[in-house]
Amino acid sequence: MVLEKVNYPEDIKKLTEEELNLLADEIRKFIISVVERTGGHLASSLGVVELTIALLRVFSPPKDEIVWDVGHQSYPYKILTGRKKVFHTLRQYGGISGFPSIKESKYDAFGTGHSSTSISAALGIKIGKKLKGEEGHVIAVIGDGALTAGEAYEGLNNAGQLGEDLIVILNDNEMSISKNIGAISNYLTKLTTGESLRKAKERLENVTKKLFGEKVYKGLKRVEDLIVKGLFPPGMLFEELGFRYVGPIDGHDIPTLITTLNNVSKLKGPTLVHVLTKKGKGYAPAEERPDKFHGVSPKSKKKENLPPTYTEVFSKTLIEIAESDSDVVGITAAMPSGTGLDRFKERFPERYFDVGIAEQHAVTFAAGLAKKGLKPVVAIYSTFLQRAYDQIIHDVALQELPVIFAIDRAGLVGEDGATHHGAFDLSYLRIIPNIVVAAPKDEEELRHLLYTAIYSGKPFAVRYPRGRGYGIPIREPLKKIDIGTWEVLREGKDLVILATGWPVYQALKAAENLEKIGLNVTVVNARFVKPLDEKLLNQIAREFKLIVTVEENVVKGGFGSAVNEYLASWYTGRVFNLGLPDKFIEHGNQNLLRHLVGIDSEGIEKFAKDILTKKVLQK
Ligand SMILES: Cc1ncc(C[n+]2csc(CCOP(=O)(O)OP(=O)(O)O)c2C)c(N)n1
Ligand SMILES: CC(=O)[C@@H](O)[C@H](O)COP(=O)(O)O
Ligand SMILES: [Mg+2]
Repeated sequence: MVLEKVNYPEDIKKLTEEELNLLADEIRKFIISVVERTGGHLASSLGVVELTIALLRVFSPPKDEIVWDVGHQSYPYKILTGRKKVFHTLRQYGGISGFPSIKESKYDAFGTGHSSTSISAALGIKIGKKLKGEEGHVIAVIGDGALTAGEAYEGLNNAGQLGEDLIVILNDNEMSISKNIGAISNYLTKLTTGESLRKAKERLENVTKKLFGEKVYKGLKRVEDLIVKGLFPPGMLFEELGFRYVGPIDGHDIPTLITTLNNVSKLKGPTLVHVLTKKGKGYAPAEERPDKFHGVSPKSKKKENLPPTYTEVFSKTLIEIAESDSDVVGITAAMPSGTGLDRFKERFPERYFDVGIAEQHAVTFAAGLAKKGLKPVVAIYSTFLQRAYDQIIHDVALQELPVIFAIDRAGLVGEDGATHHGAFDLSYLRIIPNIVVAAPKDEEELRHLLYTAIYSGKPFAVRYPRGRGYGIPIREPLKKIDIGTWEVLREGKDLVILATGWPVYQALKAAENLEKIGLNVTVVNARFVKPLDEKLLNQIAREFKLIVTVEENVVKGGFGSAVNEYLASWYTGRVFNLGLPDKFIEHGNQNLLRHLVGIDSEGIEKFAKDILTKKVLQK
């Protein structure tokens, strides 16, 4: 077993070429055996085994720094950089992460999990090494899917301009999670099939024959090759961005990879190496279905009659609504299967848009659709929506365009960990004026909230958790829920729990147990985080001394903060908050605007005086 004698990159440098190939097979088998038990990202990691071996043969982390884009494909790298013995703890609580993490290992140059950050980070590390006088190469490994995101171009653009010795390896397997999409993907395919060159040569041949006849044409053959290669150099896009383009090369041929990387390591300036790989390589089921084997759950015996996932309920409900409303359109940022929009695409291909890993574009694209009277539903993970924050504010809420955000994976997602938990959306959304923010207590209420959202005519976010619902029978026809109304689920005089989203049923269960020891608790389904149900909240504040809020979101700025803000001023009478109101402030003289919102000296003085002279009545 070659893997037995390999723990660190330096061990790889001692192996023979034959041992390198044996090592690749052993790593594949090891990854499959562990991921079967732990779950994880299988196909992407299988696709970069040879590339990882070649990288560690040529380069020497941590002196040379390798930044993996997304990082879901870093399992071979982790195994070969000191984590072989703990790899079996992959994604388990207390075990190693499924993504690179600077806290986990000195070999992990940069933490990733969200896509398309590698070039920016690698360039920053490169410039940082230069300014600190540190030696060492910096390499970004980015996939063709990740190359559909804007940040990748921001990095390429700046790197091309700075001209530093940066190596970008484009791992092109023609797959994102699903088949890769977009003009960039088509361009890469042309590069790998030489289509652009072939077409250019055909055009030139025809012109030459017509103009000079067959005889002269033959004489020009040699010149033609030079001209065509000159006019249409492969990788022109990258060359124009200041990168030397190398490739495409076979990403599973270890000797070629090593030779190429060795040569590239001696080149000056930014270089992009285009590597062709097969996602799922070496494991037939994953090669057949790289989309299905992108992320796999731990192998377990199939259970029957499980409740549907929130994703499935969302998908079915959207289709049900779209059946009778041709204005409903679905948008995903490269996550058709994860969001359930793949089923919507099957039913309404002309109303389905996969924009690639481009969340910012997805949101503003949806705003444009809404401007034209469509009902766009952006289906997106909470954590990835973070990338489009300005677009939500600037393009959707400020213009009050009725874009619907179907926010999946809201709350704790489990094994994907900190980079993927939907921990912040209640906080980052509720502070935006003009937007409604809702969270269903179960899958049945998700249906009605989605329906309410689509017909609200407002910017509206409905957030729901990863995983299965409670198996609530879905019988009721779709109905609108009055926006800003909560639901009292049980009454008790001792304390009130205001719960939103997944914790609602947990609060009910807790209340039932508390009743057994004589404590009576009211439980409220606070399904709207914005706007709050102020009528009910006033009543609760009058009738209860003790209020507990619970949410699957950070408390800071979340639902609980909203309740605190509302109650603090009027019911504790201790803290009063002056600041910008919950609306967009129009243009005007800066100091006039400050006066109008009451944060200048006059405003502060008046408010303080009113409080002190009890002019401001507590509700
Ligand atoms: C900002 C962001 N959006 C979406 C995702 C979800 N995601 C994870 S991997 C992936 C596809 C990446 O494709 P590629 O870069 O080609 O890597 P491959 O899996 O093909 O190796 C996507 C969309 C993400 N991690 N980050
Ligand atoms: C690596 C990545 O970002 C995605 O593959 C993500 O892990 C998918 O999450 P779900 O498994 O919740 O769909
Ligand atoms: Mg890919």
